[in-house]
Amino acid sequence: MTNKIKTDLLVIGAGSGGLSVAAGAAQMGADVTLLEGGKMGGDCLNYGCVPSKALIASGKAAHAQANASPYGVADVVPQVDYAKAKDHVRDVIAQIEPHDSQDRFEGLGVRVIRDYGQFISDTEVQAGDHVIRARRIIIATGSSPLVPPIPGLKTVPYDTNETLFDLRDKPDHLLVIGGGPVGMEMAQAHRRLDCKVTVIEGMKALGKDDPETAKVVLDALRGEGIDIVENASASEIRGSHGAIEVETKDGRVFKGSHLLMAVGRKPNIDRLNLKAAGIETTRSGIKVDAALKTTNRRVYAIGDVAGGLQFTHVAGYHAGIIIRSALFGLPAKASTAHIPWATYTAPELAQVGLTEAQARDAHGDTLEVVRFPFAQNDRAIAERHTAGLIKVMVVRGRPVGVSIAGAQAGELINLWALVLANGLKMKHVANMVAPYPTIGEINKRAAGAYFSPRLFDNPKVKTIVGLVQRWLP
Ligand SMILES: Cc1cc2nc3c(=O)[nH]c(=O)nc-3n(C[C@H](O)[C@H](O)[C@H](O)COP(=O)(O)OP(=O)(O)OC[C@H]3O[C@@H](n4cnc5c(N)ncnc54)[C@H](O)[C@@H]3O)c2cc1C
Ligand SMILES: NC(=O)c1ccc[n+]([C@@H]2O[C@H](COP(=O)([O-])OP(=O)(O)OC[C@H]3O[C@@H](n4cnc5c(N)ncnc54)[C@H](O)[C@@H]3O)[C@@H](O)[C@H]2O)c1
Repeated sequence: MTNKIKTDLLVIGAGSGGLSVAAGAAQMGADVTLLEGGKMGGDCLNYGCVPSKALIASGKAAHAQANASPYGVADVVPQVDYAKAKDHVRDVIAQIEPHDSQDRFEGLGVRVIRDYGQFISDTEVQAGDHVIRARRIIIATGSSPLVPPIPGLKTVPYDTNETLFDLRDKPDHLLVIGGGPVGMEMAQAHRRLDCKVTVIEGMKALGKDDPETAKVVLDALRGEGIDIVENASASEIRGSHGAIEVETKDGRVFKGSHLLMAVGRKPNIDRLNLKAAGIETTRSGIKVDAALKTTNRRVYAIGDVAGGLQFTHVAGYHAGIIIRSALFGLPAKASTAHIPWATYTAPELAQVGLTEAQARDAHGDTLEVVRFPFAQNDRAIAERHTAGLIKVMVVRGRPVGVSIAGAQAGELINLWALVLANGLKMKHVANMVAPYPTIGEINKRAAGAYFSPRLFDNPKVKTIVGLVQRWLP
């Protein structure tokens, strides 16, 4: 028998975006229904951010043991237990899981239905035996690993981010197809956990980032023994468990024991029957306007399925935008100019706003680029993390983009995310007093690098100082 439900807000998908909408809307008094066909918490908790950062932490622990001698502590060969590293990953997920759980959301007053939803009309969604009619519907169904039709791929065993964290036998030699953030983070974690690793990248590894800062990371990863092959598009795959071969378009063949596919994402739209609701799609996901509304004015799409930047914090940001609009009827537009991202390799790679090339295109000769190297930061020297730099793209005193490669780049970018989000200027960063010795001083030194030539190489300043000194008692 069909169970008919009427609700203010129907959220489809209980991942980063959907959970943020559901929690916010329920706590503000809306009647909220939440559908989840898979695991509560979505990709980020179960197959993405959380397990990847946990495995990176295992790699970091092993790397520290193997590289302690520069600090006066003997190097040891780390005894890596790959299965136990995966236990650590499970345990980290388990610690975070309650926050995203059905229990917690029911406690907040959300009606949680554990089934996949599909549109049956422009205002109704069916999930199992339930037919839900909603005033507003939010599609937050995320994305899945893209598995391209490379000849032979179907015949060999391979992993994606959805299976990798369940793998318990340590790969002897991991082949990674795709040198984006998934590929590079997992390549380094595995290398540090004593696997041979080859990354096969069709174009440029870390190609969405600034090439100068990306190079710092790629050099470091190569220095750790990861073979990163660029301009090498995988065109054929063959072999069997433990003996896999990837052939690239130029005829090179790479051999390994395991294969990780990390060539991007596809939006989760197949199950939704979008046509029934008049919702259009593009190549990258559901078509949305600046307010994240789909072509059905009662339906929004947020997070990965909306086809823009694919990050947990973007899904959370989208949630805030549509809560304003769906609950309060206030105008709200999503923007990308102030959205940061970070890749958690060591050194880390972070970006907010425009890269140098984008800023040059947008601002031409008015652009000034200031740089400051980690090698001149005392804390970085003390900790022997001197590889890296910060670049700030400045137009008439206002930063329009920041690229950082180096230790804690993901933390350092926070300040610039604040600066860009609020239209602050370089003088505001220069006014800040940063505690010594912190890596964060790099941010202030970048502002210093902007003002130094104006102050120190400026004949006017010299004349004024000369005059004032003559008059001072
Ligand atoms: C390996 C990896 C590492 C990552 N690391 C980071 C990181 O460090 N930082 C970062 O910001 N981002 C990271 N990301 C990206 C991040 O995971 C995603 O951007 C984020 O999870 C997107 O949130 P979402 O709400 O759009 O989708 P999801 O979190 O994927 O949630 C969508 C949910 O919808 C459910 N669903 C799908 N279809 C239906 C349906 N028809 N009915 C009901 N439910 C449905 C799914 O089961 C899923 O639970 C990483 C991604 C990967 C793959
Ligand atoms: N730290 C983070 O925030 C983090 C970490 C992981 C993932 N993510 C998110 O997940 C998204 C997906 O990551 P991803 O790394 O899977 O995708 P991606 O699109 O960023 O990178 C995929 C790479 O695969 C390459 N490629 C495609 N087909 C190929 C082929 N046949 N042979 C060789 N190379 C090929 C592409 O040139 C590209 O460089 C990211 O864009 C990001 O939004 C974020």
